[in-house]
Amino acid sequence: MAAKLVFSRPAAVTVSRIFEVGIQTSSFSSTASRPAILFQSLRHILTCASSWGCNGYGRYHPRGIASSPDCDIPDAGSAAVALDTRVPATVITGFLGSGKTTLLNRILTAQHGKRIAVIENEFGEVDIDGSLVASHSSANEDIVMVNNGCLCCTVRGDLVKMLLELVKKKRDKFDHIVIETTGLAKPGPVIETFCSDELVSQHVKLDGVVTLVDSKHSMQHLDEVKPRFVVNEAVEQVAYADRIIINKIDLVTEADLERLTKRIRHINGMAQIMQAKFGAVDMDFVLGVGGYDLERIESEVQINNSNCATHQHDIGDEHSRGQHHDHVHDSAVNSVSIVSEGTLDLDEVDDWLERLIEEKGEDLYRLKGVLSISGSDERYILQGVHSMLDGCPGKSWGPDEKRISKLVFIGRHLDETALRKGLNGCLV
Ligand SMILES: Nc1nc2c(ncn2[C@@H]2O[C@H](COP(=O)(O)OP(=O)(O)OP(=O)(O)O)[C@@H](O)[C@H]2O)c(=O)[nH]1
Repeated sequence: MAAKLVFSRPAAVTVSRIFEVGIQTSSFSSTASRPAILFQSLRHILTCASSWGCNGYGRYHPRGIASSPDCDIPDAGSAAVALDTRVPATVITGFLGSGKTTLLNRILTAQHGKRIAVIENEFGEVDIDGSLVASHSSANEDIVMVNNGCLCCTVRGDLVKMLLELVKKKRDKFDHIVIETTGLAKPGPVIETFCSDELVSQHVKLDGVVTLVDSKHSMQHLDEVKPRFVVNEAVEQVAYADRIIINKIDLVTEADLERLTKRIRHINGMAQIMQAKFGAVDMDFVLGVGGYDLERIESEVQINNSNCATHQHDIGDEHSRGQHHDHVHDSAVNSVSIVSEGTLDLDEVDDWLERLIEEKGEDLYRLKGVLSISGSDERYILQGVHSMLDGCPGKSWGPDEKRISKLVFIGRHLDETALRKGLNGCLV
């Protein structure tokens, strides 16, 4: 079943084994550079999206191009616009030993009715996890690909090739792609692959980032102080997550769990969290998450405001009043939620967001929000990853409904006061 392939690649990365799917990959592209700022003005999105519906990525344009009246997209009546046939992809991340492979094996053996293609990414020449998964994987249609090297740095070009090859040659053989990253991977560049690579975003949509957290050891990794300019991978993995599984709860006490949950919530106030032993969670929690679906943003923002036991940001709380409250732990990466009552001027919001992503795009990991725009009866739904923003009109406001804008940011060195001031400055 397995084909062996030898790649010419940097020293630490030598052999790749590919199961079932043979992909010829010979060159590697470095992904050190960030994509250019891709900003589409809200006014443009509002005008276009209302005529062709929310169907996700592939419509980021530099502001200049965005003023094109025909919106530079397929015509509103075409089936491609109405139906999103892209294959969903889940990224599993988490620190070394946190339980990623254990979860992956559950996904491959559970009865969820989905045929799964797996892209696995490990360091080192001997691919232990790959063999594990292969032996567990009973269904013939499971496709397992293994690639040595770190997806987040040297081989993002390979990820693009693998994804495209999969959809080109095997699209009818699977319903969902799962990518297991190495424990030391930074998820940011992997996520950006789905948003910024035009071909990938045409065929594959990021369903969600699932982060495994080892209850026993993760606190020490999260608290580890890194040298300047060195990223703490454990923190990043939590920050980018749509779903967080606090795993190995059999190894810790309730008090440990509570402390860890608070710490995680401080970093990421958006993600849904679940505790587990040996990655045993409901498959709905990890597959079909729709973490980047604009249609789900509003409920996500609300779910997380109401579910957040340790870091509430409801309207009228200390954050919205601009006061400080006890944070569990000081960290460069954290979540900030801001709410603002009233309606916002579209052009002001446009300018503010454009400035924000120009200045802070690198540090802005995730952004989700619901905005109340002056002159519009509909909510405006927004989401972003670094300098890429996506948005569309949402549900209409009720006649007596209070118009409240709500934005949640996750990022490094976020200035909560400045963010609040920025949003409030857009009020009419
Ligand atoms: N006690 C306990 N052990 C667990 C649990 N989940 C996983 N393990 C064990 O932890 C070890 C590491 O699990 P893996 O699933 O390989 O973790 P991983 O994140 O894929 O590890 P790396 O690939 O090294 O990053 C294995 O021995 C698992 O059986 C759990 O909930 N409780």
